[in-house]
Amino acid sequence: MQALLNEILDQVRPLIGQGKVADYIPALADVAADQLGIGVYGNDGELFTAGDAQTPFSIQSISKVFSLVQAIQHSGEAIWQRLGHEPSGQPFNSLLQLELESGRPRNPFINAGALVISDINQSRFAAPVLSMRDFVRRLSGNPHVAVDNRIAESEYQHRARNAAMAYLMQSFGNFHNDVEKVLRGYFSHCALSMSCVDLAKAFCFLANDGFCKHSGEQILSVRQTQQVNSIMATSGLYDEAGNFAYRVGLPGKSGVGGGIVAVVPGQYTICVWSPELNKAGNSLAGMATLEVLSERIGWSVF
Ligand SMILES: NC(=O)CC[C@H](N)C(=O)O
Repeated sequence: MQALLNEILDQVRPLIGQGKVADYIPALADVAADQLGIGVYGNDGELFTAGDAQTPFSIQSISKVFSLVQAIQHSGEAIWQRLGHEPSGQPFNSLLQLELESGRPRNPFINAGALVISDINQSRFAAPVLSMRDFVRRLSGNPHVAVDNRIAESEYQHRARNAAMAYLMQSFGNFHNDVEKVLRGYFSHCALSMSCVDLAKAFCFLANDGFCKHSGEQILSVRQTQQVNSIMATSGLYDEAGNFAYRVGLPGKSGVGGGIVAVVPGQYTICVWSPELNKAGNSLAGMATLEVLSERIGWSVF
C-alpha cells in the first residue's frame, strides 16, 4: 500500500496547475496550490500516508457529514421532515431549486441542506460549534483540532449567497433560529482545520458499521451508517456525484478546501487533499488520485 500511494501521487502530481484554488472565500485563496497528500486508515488501525498528509487544511463541506451525523444522533428520522436525501444535480450553492421546491433542500450536502441541519443542531445544542469541535476531536483522536477563525470570519463577510438561501428557507417556514447566528455556526464548522490523517481517522466509523474504535464509541447504528454512506454516494460531490461514482465508485465527500474523503465499507477510509479545484468545486488532483487508487485495488462498490 505504501509503495502504491507514493507511486500514485507521483503519477497525478503533473495535474497540479490545471485547477483553481477557491477564492470566493478570500482567506481560502492564501493556501499554497501545489500541495498534495493522502492518508489511508484501515479498520484494523493501520495508517498509510504520502505527500502532505499531516498538513491541516480547511475542511469546508466535509464538515457537513459531521453535522448530519450529530443531527441523526439526536433527532433520527425526524430530520427528513425538513430536507430530502435525493441528489440535486445542481451546484452546491444553487438557489434555483430551493425556490422551486418551496425551501426544502434536496439533501444535507448542498449548502441549503447543511444550513437546515445547522439550524436543527442550533435548536438542540447550547454551543453547537463547541459540540461539533469536541465531537470531531473524539472521532479523529486529535485533541488539537480547531476552528480557523480567520477563515470563518472571511466567509461571514462574504456570506451573501448562503444568507440568501437561509432567509429564503425562513420565508418558507423551514428555518427556526436566528439566521445570522446559524450562519456563523455553519461557517465555523466549515473552517475546522484538519489534515488527511485526522479526516481519514475521523471517518473510520463509516467504514466500520458505525463504530469508532479509537474513541470506543458506537457513533451510529449499522443501518444509519449505511444510510449516511448512501447519501455520500449519491450527493457527496454535488453535481459531480455521478462522475465520482463512475470514476471512483465509493461513498465520498468533498470540500472547497480541496479535501475529499472516501469510504471503503468494511475496510478503509481515505482522505486526499490538493487545493486546486475543478469546475464543480472538487479537488482536481484529489479526484484523479482516488480514481487511480480505487481502480488499482478494485475498491469500487458497484
Ligand atoms: N463546497 C463547499 O465546500 C462549500 C462550503 C463553503 N463553506 C460554503 O458554504 O460555500
